[in-house]
Amino acid sequence: MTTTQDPKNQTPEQKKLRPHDLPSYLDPNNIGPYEIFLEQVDRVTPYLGKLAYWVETLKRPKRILIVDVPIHLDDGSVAHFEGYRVQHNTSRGPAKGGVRYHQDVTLSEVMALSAWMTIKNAAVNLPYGGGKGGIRIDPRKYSTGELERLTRRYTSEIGLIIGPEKDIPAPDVNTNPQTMAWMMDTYSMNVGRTATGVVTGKPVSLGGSLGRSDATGRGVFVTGAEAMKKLGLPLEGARIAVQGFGNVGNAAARIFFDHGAKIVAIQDVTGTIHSDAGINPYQAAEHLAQTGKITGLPGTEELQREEFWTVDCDVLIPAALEKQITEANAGQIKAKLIVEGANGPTTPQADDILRERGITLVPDVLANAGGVTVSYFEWVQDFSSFFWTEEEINSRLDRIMTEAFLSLWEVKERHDVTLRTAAYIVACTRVLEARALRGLYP
Ligand SMILES: NC(=O)C1=CN([C@@H]2O[C@H](COP(=O)(O)OP(=O)(O)OC[C@H]3O[C@@H](n4cnc5c(N)ncnc54)[C@H](OP(=O)(O)O)[C@@H]3O)[C@@H](O)[C@H]2O)C=CC1
Ligand SMILES: O=C(O)CCC(=O)C(=O)O
Repeated sequence: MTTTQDPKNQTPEQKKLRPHDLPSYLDPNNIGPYEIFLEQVDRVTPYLGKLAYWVETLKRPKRILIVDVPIHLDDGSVAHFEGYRVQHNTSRGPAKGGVRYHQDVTLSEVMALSAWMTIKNAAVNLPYGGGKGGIRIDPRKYSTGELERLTRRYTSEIGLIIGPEKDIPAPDVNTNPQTMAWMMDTYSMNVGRTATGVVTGKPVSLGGSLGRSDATGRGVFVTGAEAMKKLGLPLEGARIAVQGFGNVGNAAARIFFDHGAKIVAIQDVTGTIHSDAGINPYQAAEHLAQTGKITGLPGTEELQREEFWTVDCDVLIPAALEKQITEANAGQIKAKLIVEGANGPTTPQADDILRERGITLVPDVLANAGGVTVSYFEWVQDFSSFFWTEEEINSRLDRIMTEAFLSLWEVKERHDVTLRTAAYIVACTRVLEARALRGLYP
């Protein structure tokens, strides 16, 4: 148990204490990605005024479900996988956030990802709390049939806590519109009605939204381009390096390229390619689809993995996984601007180095919020059964992302903090105001 009191009334002894006792289910010697989130909350607490009284509520997820997901493999044997759904906070609305399939998924990672969703949804003022799910599996090793059985069993197991008004999953790493179609179908069969609004990121023919597939990359572009204006960096000819060439990295690279920027490096799991003359991301995607790897694209040279961070570029877009920009490489980055397509790619220590070096960073909770913003549009469209044109979706998305960027930039300037701390100030204030108004009793 932990108790909180107004920080102003704390004794010097109390102030010295670590402000959060860890939940017992996390190993204090190896907390994992959730530690990054806890540190980010500690950094914002001094800016929360009286609302700091409620800050412990951000440090503890509201609800955690760990499920066993057994499936029949194609060879007739049975395999068991570990699945999670974490609802970090629901003070401002239903939980919302993606589902990740990856061999390195852990409870700590899903807790961190769900917490970042709370901050992201509040930072762009969507009427949601934060949630996230994951299954510890390397999906590349399993057939489509096995992945369908896995998804359906997982959906049934977490069916206890998801629903269009409770918690709405969506795609994340290694999940896609087909995964969402299976989730929607399984949930619908279990509740006895077609419930399109239970997940977003569905195929357009099943209640999905136009514009969702490129929305995260588009938001990375919109916020990145706004930051470039602030820094006086011209878009035309700007040199961009992208880590991760999946849903987010690919779309961001294409949209920057379409606006005259030059993609000088791309890295994915299979390797790193570089070209001073510029890489055509459409050709890179075609090459990846044909050969299964990014390397070997004509006109590019292959770099060692770590060399990616030292590439001469104006804008760096990490769009893969957490903890990529660390103390080890933050000092070598040449970019003037980093736009976080991925969730949690930069450690707090690397944040400090980048700030000292004068490198501007558009944080994940703002930069990659385009995806959940169009997910919100999809959910609204499903509820009203009235679907918008792609132009309407893109123009509403651009407006929300631009306004969020400009208002957070103003907070950053006013408090002389990083854009990440500015986003946390605004988001935590919104979440804790809701918490304080609702009180503790149901
Ligand atoms: N999809 C969405 O709408 C949103 C996603 N995000 C975040 O964006 C990030 C990427 O997600 P998304 O694009 O959907 O996922 P995808 O599965 O579509 O793509 C992930 C990409 O990252 C690459 N990758 C994985 N590990 C590494 C690594 N260690 N080094 C270099 N590249 C790596 C993968 O390479 P390979 O293909 O070779 O495995 C792939 O290109 C995640 O952090 C996710 O949480 C954030 C907001 C919304
Ligand atoms: O579209 C959504 O609901 C969530 C996407 C997501 O998982 C994220 O923003 O990290």
